[in-house]
Amino acid sequence: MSKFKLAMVQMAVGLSKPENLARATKFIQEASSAGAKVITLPECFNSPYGTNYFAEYAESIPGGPSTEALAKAAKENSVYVVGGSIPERQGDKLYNTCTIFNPKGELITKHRKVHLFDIDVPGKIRFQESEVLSPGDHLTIFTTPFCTIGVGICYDIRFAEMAQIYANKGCALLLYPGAFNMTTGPAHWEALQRARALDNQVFVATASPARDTGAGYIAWGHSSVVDPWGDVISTIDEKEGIVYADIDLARMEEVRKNIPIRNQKRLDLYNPVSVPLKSQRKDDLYDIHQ
Ligand SMILES: O=C(O)CCC(=O)C(=O)O
Repeated sequence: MSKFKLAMVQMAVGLSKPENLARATKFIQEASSAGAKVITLPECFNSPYGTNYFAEYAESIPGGPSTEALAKAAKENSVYVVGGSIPERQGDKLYNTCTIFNPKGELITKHRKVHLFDIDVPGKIRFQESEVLSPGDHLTIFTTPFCTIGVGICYDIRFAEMAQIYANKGCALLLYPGAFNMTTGPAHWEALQRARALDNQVFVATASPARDTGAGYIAWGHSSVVDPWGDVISTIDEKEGIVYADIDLARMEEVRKNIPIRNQKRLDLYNPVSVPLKSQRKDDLYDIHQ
C-alpha cells in the first residue's frame, strides 16, 4: 500500500496519570475515526516532563497502566500506536521509552531514548536527563503493511547518523515524539525535521505535548509532518490538536528520482574520514587549508 494517513497527537499533559491516559485514548479514537492508520503520541504523555517526575510516573514495560491503555486502544481501533514515551523502570534504572503496538494490541517493540537530553544554554535552559535516566542501547525500526518506520525520541533527532541508518535500512518515515522547549523550539525544531527529511529523502514527523505555560518545562508544540522534499505538509500551533498527513510513498520515489543523491554518494571519499589525520600523506584525500 503506497498511501496511508498518519496522525501526530499534540495533547495536553497534566499531573494526573489517569487523566493523561484517558486523553490519549480519546485522541487515538478520534484519529482512528478520521482514518489514521498510524497514530503517534508525544514524548512523556503520561507524566509532566521533568527529571523530578520520572521516578514517580515510571512503570515497567509491559505491565503498567500506560502500556495496558495503549494496547487496548490499538486493538479497539485496529491501528498502529506509537506511544510517544513514558518513564520506564527496569531494576534500579529509569529510561525514556516509546512503546509500539500493532493493530491487534500487541507490543511489537520499544525504543529507549538513546541520546539523553543534557544541555546547558546559559541564562536560557539547563536540562540534564542523565541525572536520572539511563540511555537505551539500540536503534528501533518496525515494519507495517504501509512502510518501514524508524523511531527516535526528541533529542535523538539531532543525530543525523541515526536517521541515516534508518533510511539505509529502508525506513520511509521517521517518527520523533518530542518536547522541545521555548529556547530550542523556535530555533531548531522545524529546521531539524526538514534537515533529516532532506538528508535522507524520507518523511519525518514529530508529536509534542501541547504548550502549558504553567508547567515547569514549557513545550514548544508545533507538531509537524515534513515530506521528502523538505516541505512541512502539515503542522499546528502550540495548542492541543491532531496533525494529519497522507503519507504517499510515490512522492518519496519521485523526489529520489528527481534528485538522486542516494546514488551519487562518494563513499570512496567519506569512508577515510575515520583515518587519523596524522597518518595521511600530503597528497591524501583532504585538501586542508591552514
Ligand atoms: O534538543 C532539544 O533542543 C530539545 C530536546 C528535548 O527536549 C528532549 O530530548 O526531551
